[in-house]
This record gives sequence, structure tokens and C-alpha cells, in this order.
Amino acid sequence: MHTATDPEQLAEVVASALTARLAEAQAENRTASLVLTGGGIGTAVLAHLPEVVPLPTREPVDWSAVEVWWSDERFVPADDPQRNELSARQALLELVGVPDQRVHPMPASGVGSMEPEDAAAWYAAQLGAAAPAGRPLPRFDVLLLGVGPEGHVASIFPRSSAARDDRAVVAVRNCPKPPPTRLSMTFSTINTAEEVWILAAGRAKARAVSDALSGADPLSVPAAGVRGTQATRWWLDAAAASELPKGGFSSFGT
Ligand SMILES: O=C1O[C@H](COP(=O)(O)O)[C@@H](O)[C@H](O)[C@H]1O
Repeated sequence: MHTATDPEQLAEVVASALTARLAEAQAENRTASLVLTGGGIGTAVLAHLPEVVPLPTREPVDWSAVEVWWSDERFVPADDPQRNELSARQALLELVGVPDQRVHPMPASGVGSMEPEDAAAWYAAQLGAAAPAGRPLPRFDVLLLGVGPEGHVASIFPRSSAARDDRAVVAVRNCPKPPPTRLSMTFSTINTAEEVWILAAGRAKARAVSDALSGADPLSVPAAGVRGTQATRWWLDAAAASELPKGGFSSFGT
């Protein structure tokens, strides 16, 4: 658990930690792999990444060698400002120069006659094609997630069938938050990441954060259902942390 005073400080701290984690992977001669999220704090973190100054002993991230994926996307036209991809390109990818072949956006709507279900299957196939031999999915160093006020993560909303789906990526229709049609990694993909980082800022997220960390049913509070294979890190500002139970948590040992 990591807390910051406000969203601005939170974004700075997460950006700095993320830089360190990706640089560490590269220092070990591994291809660093990052899964992005959309939303306010997720995009604010990306906007801080180009400014992070590595400590004297730390190498900067070689952004030209980072693989970039998305945990969810809004199924709208490619130039729609609601696209998580567009926000990430403007906040980070265009500035640091991640080459196109390493950027793996989920499909936009309006490409041929692709339905969201086709788009989800296509993205699942892209993940499979990038996986090392004998593995179903690529290795992800860090997978970022925002949290909705009702506890959604990626585009897995409370009581959504997406929370029980074992496919790697699914189409999600009739979402309670606009736009209604989205694509999302499922828990079965999210929870293969080495580190899952959940970001939450603001009072509106406090109840969902508290419920998730108190062992709520992931079907009701999807944020309760995510964890990394090596670490699950919650990054909160003071307002999002304001309803945490005093006596500790029933889950999340990493
Ligand atoms: O719709 C979405 O919402 C979540 C949370 O966004 P926030 O603005 O409340 O932080 C986001 O993580 C997800 O990627 C996005 O599609």
C-alpha cells in the first residue's frame, strides 16, 4: 500500500516507481512490458513519465524497447477522445517515441464490419501471438488499473459476466459508465501480470477501495479480484484511502 497526499503527488510517485520497475527489467536484459489503463489518474501517471529524472545510480527507461498493451478500451472510433489509446498516445507514447510495432492498442469501432466480440477475439489472438513458446500470454511486468467509484477495474463492472469469463479478452456491452460498449482483459489475463498496480484518487473511490481491500466478492466489487503473481500494489491518495479499515486487511499479502 502506498499513499500520497493528493492526485498530483500520487501521479508523480507512481510515475517514478514505474520508471524504476521498467528500467530494472531492462537492466536484466528483459523486454519490459507495460499494460496501460485509461481514466483520470492512469493518464496523469503517463503524463508524468516523460519528466521523471532517474536517480544517479539508475538507468533511464529505453522507451523504444517497451511493449505496450491495454487492459481495457472503449469501443468507439479511433479518433474519439474517449479512447484510452488516444489519451495514452498524447500523454506519453508520442513524446517518448515507443515504436508502432511495440504499441498494441485494442481495436477501435468502425473498422470494416468488426463487432466488439470479433475485436476482443482479435486482441486475444494478438496476445497469444506475442507469448513466449509454450505460454498463452506475454509476460507483463506491470499492469496498471484505475478503479471506478462502484469498484470496476478495466471494463469489468459489478455483476458483469466479464467477471466470470475465462477468455483472455471480452467485449462488454451495456456498461453503466459511457461509452456503453467496451473491450476488456478478464481477471484470467490481468492476474498473470507480475505486478498489478491499482491506482485510485479522490473521495469518490474511498468506499470501493475499502471494500476491495476488505475481501469483497469480486463479482460485486471487481477491484477485489485482481492480483499480480509477484506483487499487488495499491497506490492511493489521502482521499481514496480515507475509508480504509483501521485493523488491517483480510487479503492482499503481496
Ligand atoms: O472507464 C474507465 O474507468 C476506469 C477508472 O477511471 P477513472 O477516471 O475513474 O480513474 C479506467 O481505469 C478504465 O481504463 C476506463 O476505461
